[in-house]
Amino acid sequence: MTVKDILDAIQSKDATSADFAALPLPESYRAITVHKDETEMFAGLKTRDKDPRKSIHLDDVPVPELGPGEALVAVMASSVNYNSVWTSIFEPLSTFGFLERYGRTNELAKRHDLPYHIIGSDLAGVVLRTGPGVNAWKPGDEVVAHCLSVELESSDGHNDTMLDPEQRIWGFETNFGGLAEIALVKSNQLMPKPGHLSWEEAAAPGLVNSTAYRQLVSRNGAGMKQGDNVLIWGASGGLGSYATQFALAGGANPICVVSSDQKADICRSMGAEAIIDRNAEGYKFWKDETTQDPKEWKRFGKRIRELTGGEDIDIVFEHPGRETFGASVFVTRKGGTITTCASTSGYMHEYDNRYLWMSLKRIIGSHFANYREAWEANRLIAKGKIHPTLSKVYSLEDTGQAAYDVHRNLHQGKVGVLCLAPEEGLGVRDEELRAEHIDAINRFRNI
Ligand SMILES: C/C=C/C(=O)SCCNC(=O)CCNC(=O)[C@H](O)C(C)(C)COP(=O)(O)OP(=O)(O)OC[C@H]1O[C@@H](n2cnc3c(N)ncnc32)[C@H](O)[C@@H]1OP(=O)(O)O
Ligand SMILES: NC(=O)C1=CN([C@@H]2O[C@H](COP(=O)(O)OP(=O)(O)OC[C@H]3O[C@@H](n4cnc5c(N)ncnc54)[C@H](OP(=O)(O)O)[C@@H]3O)[C@@H](O)[C@H]2O)C=CC1
Repeated sequence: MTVKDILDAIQSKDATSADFAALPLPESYRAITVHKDETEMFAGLKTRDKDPRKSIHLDDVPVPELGPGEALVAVMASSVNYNSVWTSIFEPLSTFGFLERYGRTNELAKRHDLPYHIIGSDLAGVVLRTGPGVNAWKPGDEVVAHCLSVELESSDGHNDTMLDPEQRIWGFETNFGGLAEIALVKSNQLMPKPGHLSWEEAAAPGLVNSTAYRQLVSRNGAGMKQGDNVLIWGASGGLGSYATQFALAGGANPICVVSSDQKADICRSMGAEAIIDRNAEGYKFWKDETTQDPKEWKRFGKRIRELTGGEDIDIVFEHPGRETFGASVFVTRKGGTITTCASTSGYMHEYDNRYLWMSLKRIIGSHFANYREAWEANRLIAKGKIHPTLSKVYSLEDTGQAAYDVHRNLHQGKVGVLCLAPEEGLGVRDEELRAEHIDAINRFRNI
């Protein structure tokens, strides 16, 4: 038995759940990994020079044991998230520490503590096996998986599952991630695959769409409302391309920051009108490595006022971090909100606190999405209200290059990876809904 037999079953039109359940599991499968004995390979290099193509491997690995409440999924497609870039350059720390820590929690979790880390936090595919106690899903179900792994044994996470003390991001802080032919997830991560999308389109939004939903829309994040001026950094990138859609769909006014004409055009084609090309306008918020330039914050704020008819920002959708955070705090209006989920350019932020407290602004930390938020975000994709922003698709063999593109900011929107799917465009079940939204679905393709 090989993964080829699994693929044949998925592609045959008449395989039943019983057929999938009867398929023997293969002994091994191909997976994208980083290796524990290579975590020092980039020591001494600048972040920019750490090359994911050198650290990312395609290995044959054994199928992990299936535990209670879990599912093994045949992965048709996955996508590259920035967390896989972090893993592959071993910054800000090696993810093997997460696997070791998880492995110490209980006997079954020991499976995760291996000398290789199978990475990836998105998937679209087909359920192969479910563990004891799983009733909602069965072999043959077409699914996507969100990346929230929680134990929920502590009451801390019972109102908001992101607050579970054992909260982990699957494929980053756990092993057996989605950039592989088979993945292991907790069954509560599973959600129905949107029928109007191909495998690679369905695999693209998961992580970033859910994150943007919590950070911007949910009451746990900024709680955006109609008419809000929302400053979106990297508005055509992974997170930003969904934040821009949420702002537009929710009646807000996105002020999109991008770094090229091409990216400005993409934002315009999504329906945004207020766009700032940070490259063309040459903002330099830092005079040198340790000194910011408040005059540049002011110039940036003036430009925003030009675009909004004199208004300031209600919500900043932050993730670049150190480079932009001082400016983000400054341009926010009195009583406004800066919501942050990342620090791509550096996590030791500096801002002038007078502009925060005197103007009663708030900074909100946000991370992925709870179970319900991830479900709601997927529901919006399934209904064709929010669309995937897939630009380019790579083969599993070329995942290193895909991660390199994202690391070097050479990509647009989301970058997909075909795992078991032999080609793009497969897996569409609802042609009618697809036809209705085909332009929006293809907006980011091949640019
Ligand atoms: C969905 C996608 C998401 C993304 O892409 S996000 C971007 C990628 N992710 C990242 O860059 C984050 C990577 N993770 C990290 O950098 C680290 O993971 C953290 C900084 C988040 C946490 O670091 P750690 O060292 O794991 O934290 P500790 O183990 O919780 O704390 C260290 C020690 O400090 C003690 N401590 C914690 N809080 C307190 C407190 N309030 N008062 C006193 N001590 C405290 C702990 O107990 C522990 O101690 P003891 O070392 O002895 O075990
Ligand atoms: N906590 C969480 O749950 C999550 C955190 N993240 C984190 O968020 C960050 C962004 O992820 P994602 O959107 O997928 O990544 P992408 O690289 O796809 O997009 C980020 C965009 O930000 C812009 N950008 C990058 N650096 C800077 C800078 N120095 N100044 C201003 N703009 C910048 C770029 O757009 P342009 O060049 O056009 O301006 C880039 O396209 C990563 O660090 C990631 O790890 C992501 C998802 C979830």
